Amino acid sequence: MLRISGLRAGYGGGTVLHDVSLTVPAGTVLAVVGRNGAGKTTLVHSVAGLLRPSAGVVEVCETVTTGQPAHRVARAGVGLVPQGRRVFSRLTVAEHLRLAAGSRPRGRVADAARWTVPRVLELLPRLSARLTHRGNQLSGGEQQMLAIARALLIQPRVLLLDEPSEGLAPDLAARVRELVAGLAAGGLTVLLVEQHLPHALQVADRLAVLDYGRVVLDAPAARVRADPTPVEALLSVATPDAATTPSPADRGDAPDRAVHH
Ligand SMILES: Nc1ncnc2c1ncn2[C@@H]1O[C@H](COP(=O)(O)OP(=O)(O)OP(=O)(O)O)[C@@H](O)[C@H]1O
Repeated sequence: MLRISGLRAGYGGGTVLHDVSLTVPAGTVLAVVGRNGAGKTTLVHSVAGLLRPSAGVVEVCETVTTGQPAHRVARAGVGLVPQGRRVFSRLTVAEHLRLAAGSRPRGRVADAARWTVPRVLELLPRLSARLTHRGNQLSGGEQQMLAIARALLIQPRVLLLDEPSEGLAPDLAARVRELVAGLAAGGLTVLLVEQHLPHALQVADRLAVLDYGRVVLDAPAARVRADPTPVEALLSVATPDAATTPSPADRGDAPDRAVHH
């Protein structure tokens, strides 16, 4: 399980996340949605240890990881599938997998439950045919599968995925959502950042909306599926172009009103 309490984080003295509290029980998917710049990646980086929060607590299965560097957070069981995949262009698929498998923490995961390279390739068969290809020779979908494989090989208890469908063809994006749902069904705790509300709702057990760094809605996905209108209003889905997103001054206190509609 992942518990985030009162998290505050930002850059260079400026605050982006304000008092963010979210809980993700084991075996469930929390989808985090929000407009461009709402703070979704900042949240993921704060949990993953890539950004040091200025206040609050992050707990991974009862272990407090707040403020620890990324390698320690990974060792505590947090796998990250970063925005933009971040695979190494010069390394082959096999080299990526070997590196990730070599850095896996020992002793925490029972052998039967351990992610090994063969088990990961069974889950992601597309990668098997690409083992000798370098990162820059892979399609976007293959890079995404590799990023997921790499995260699984650190034996995560919590998996963070930052817009894994970004830039993928619809069938591949659907495959990624299927994978995420399957991993949660297998017991993983999943925090999924997703831009597209209908896609988030397909896979989420719970949905949180971030707006200007605050959680303005945190609800069971089933409830949002039954009436997505307030969340659509919060996300301004009719104006996907960031340039048309209203400024805080234009919006007044719209997020709170929208939540309670
Ligand atoms: N390294 C950084 N230094 C300074 N400000 C940053 C940095 N990274 C992000 N920000 C700012 O923090 C705010 C939140 O950005 P963040 O990337 O977390 O949003 P996001 O919700 O993930 O957006 P997107 O949907 O566009 O990925 C934005 O105003 C952004 O400009």
